[in-house]
Amino acid sequence: MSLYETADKIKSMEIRGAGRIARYAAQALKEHGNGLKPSDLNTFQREMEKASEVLLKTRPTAVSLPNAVNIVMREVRAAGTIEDAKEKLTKTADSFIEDSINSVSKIAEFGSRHIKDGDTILTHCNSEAALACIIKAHEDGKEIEVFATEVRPRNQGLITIKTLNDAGIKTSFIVDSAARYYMKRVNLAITGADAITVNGAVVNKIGTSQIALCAKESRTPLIVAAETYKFAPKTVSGDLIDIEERPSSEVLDDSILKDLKNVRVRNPAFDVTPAAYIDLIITEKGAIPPEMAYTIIKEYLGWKIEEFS
Ligand SMILES: O=P(O)(O)OC[C@H]1O[C@H](OP(=O)(O)O)[C@H](O)[C@@H]1O
Repeated sequence: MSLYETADKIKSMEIRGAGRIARYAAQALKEHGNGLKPSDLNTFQREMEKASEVLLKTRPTAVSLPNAVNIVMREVRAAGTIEDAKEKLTKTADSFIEDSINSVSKIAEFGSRHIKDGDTILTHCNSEAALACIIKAHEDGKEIEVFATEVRPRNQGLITIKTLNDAGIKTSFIVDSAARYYMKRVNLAITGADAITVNGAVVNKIGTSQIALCAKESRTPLIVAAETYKFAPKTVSGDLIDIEERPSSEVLDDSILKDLKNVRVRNPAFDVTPAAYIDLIITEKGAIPPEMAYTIIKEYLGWKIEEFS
């Protein structure tokens, strides 16, 4: 698949989920770079910067995408020859993809420790990291039940219930607005993350913050499962996470909307849940309170402070 095909598929959400987007971006950069026949190193680096821009423009919120691109491009920028650049590009992209997959397994291991026998868990959207924790707990023999939301307008909940069904986990499928109704029966909520800011706020699928609010109201703990590359370095210097607003046609058919002259459809894909609503973030380095987000960005992502701005 060409870099442009990957970019199109990320934009249309055929490739979706913060972790998958990051892995596909790393793979696309690797294949694109190895296919280039540049005359000199500068030309190669310039072409790779252009390719990065194409990927970065696809979806603005999941910080896993710019983090993956930066991890790979740091090596390309630092290379001394074209051969060196291509070698480093291949090595870094491959190791990013491998680390990403291993991180999800580690998160599953750490996250499942927070799931008890008899738990009823609510999950929102379709998060590979969150589902990995739930499936691991089930594989460890814990008797659990899951409530999974529909996730309008893109219905990612359908992917979630299929995965849970195939894993043999008892699941109830509910509309998004039924989350508060069922929260009293739920004793743990687990979601993924698209971005985590320096102050521990979690940006995730629209509706997550409403779920967090009702979880807090009913004293149900909320756990977020997220790899360290979902922490947003630029929030250290005050940048806000850009919340993607997707086309109105995802929510309401254009044929209906065209007659409603005073109506505008709003379709934000994500919302922000403040740290105060989150009990724990499970990363591949271990479980941390959201207040430790800065440490993750500084110690584990390995960005130098100048790269934050
Ligand atoms: O990386 P994993 O845990 O799979 O997913 C993390 C998050 O990415 C998804 O975004 P979208 O559906 O691509 O908009 C969801 O918001 C999900 O919670």
